[in-house]
Amino acid sequence: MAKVLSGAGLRGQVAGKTALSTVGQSGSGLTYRGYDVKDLAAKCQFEEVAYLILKGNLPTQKELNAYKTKLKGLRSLPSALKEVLERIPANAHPMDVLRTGCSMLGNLEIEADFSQQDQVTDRMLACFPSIICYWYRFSHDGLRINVETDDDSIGAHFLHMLHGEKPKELHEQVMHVSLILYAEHEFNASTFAARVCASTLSDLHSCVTGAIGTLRGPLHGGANEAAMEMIEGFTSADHAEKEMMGKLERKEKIMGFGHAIYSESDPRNDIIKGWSEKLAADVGDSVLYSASVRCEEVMKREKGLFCNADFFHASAYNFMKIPTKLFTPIFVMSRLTGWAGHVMEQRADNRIIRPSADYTGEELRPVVAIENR
Ligand SMILES: CC(=O)SCCNC(=O)CCNC(=O)[C@H](O)C(C)(C)COP(=O)(O)OP(=O)(O)OC[C@H]1O[C@@H](n2cnc3c(N)ncnc32)[C@H](O)[C@@H]1OP(=O)(O)O
Ligand SMILES: O=C([O-])CC(=O)C(=O)O
Repeated sequence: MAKVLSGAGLRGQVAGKTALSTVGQSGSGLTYRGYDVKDLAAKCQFEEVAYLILKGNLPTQKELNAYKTKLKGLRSLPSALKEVLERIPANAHPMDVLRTGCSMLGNLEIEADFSQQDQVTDRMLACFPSIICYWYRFSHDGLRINVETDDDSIGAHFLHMLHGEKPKELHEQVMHVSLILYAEHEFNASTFAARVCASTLSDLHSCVTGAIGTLRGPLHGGANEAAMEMIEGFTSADHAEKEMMGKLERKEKIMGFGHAIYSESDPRNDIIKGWSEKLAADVGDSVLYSASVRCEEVMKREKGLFCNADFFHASAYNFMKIPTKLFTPIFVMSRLTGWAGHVMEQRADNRIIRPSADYTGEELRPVVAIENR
């Protein structure tokens, strides 16, 4: 059953067309260009899905190899960008670092015209992990890392730079799945922000910079970090239940639950939950995963609410020793494909996005001279 969509927040209003994805059409489904996300997450690497979103079809092996080779060659950072990153303090939020990094890249490698949009997108896809990790390792460990690794995938490149060693196969596999699940989601807030920016015929870096800022909030991408901050305080499943009941009594919002469009479940949850369980077994966890499962049960029982994509991402990333504040930047590394795909769609059939507002202010009144106010 589809969710009843009406009310504030433009809910239920059709604001444009897309051939990129469908969300919640049967109450819980998600497709990218006609493929079920479950199918894609089970059978594909992230780079295949990025190719699908950006170019319209799944690549052949030869096309995938060429695409990966191209992306590998675009991992470096200009020295002016490194200098900027080195000036950002360790206590900055990595989403702000990425927003600045993207914006600075747009100054150094300008999208001069729309014919460059594919190249600009590939460059961002390849070097965003470098931006995050270069800043993180410099500000936290005092290291100027090499960002041009020979890792086969974007996920492995990221984990290698973050931890200073090549990731194990299981972790690379989880990164493929995670990046696939986060890649695209129709007219969510950050994508819509990107499309609004694109509709003014602005450049791709500006569209993505605005989208990063929009994804950052805890009601959107920031929920994976907020969920982690909550669950890391739980010492057992029973403790999680007690704390959750208290939060619900105090009418607190629980991050990582609920969705603007899905009514029954978020199809991405089962998939990442399964991988979180595997990772829990791999690291010998006996608390975080079971506490997370209890949170899910309590929310279903008490509020009829289900986990969205963000909730089990928290424990999964934690098991891979990814610092919590890097969770949402990983979302960016992936959603970049959706944002860019939407910017390209908007440009191909554009009219400036400019809705109207119901006026609720004062009636017309004269300006009183300043000495008489
Ligand atoms: C990848 C992503 O961006 S997924 C979303 C990530 N965001 C979060 O996890 C943040 C927590 N969740 C939320 O804030 C909301 O569920 C949103 C922002 C995702 C969707 O918002 P809406 O579409 O306005 O929610 P919806 O209309 O379904 O809310 C229905 C009721 O459930 C409540 N509710 C919804 N989600 C939650 C939650 N996580 N915790 C507690 N109550 C909730 C709402 O407050 C509302 O109650 P009300 O009618 O008394 O005001
Ligand atoms: O669609 C939404 O509103 C939020 C979401 O799940 C996403 O962007 O992945």
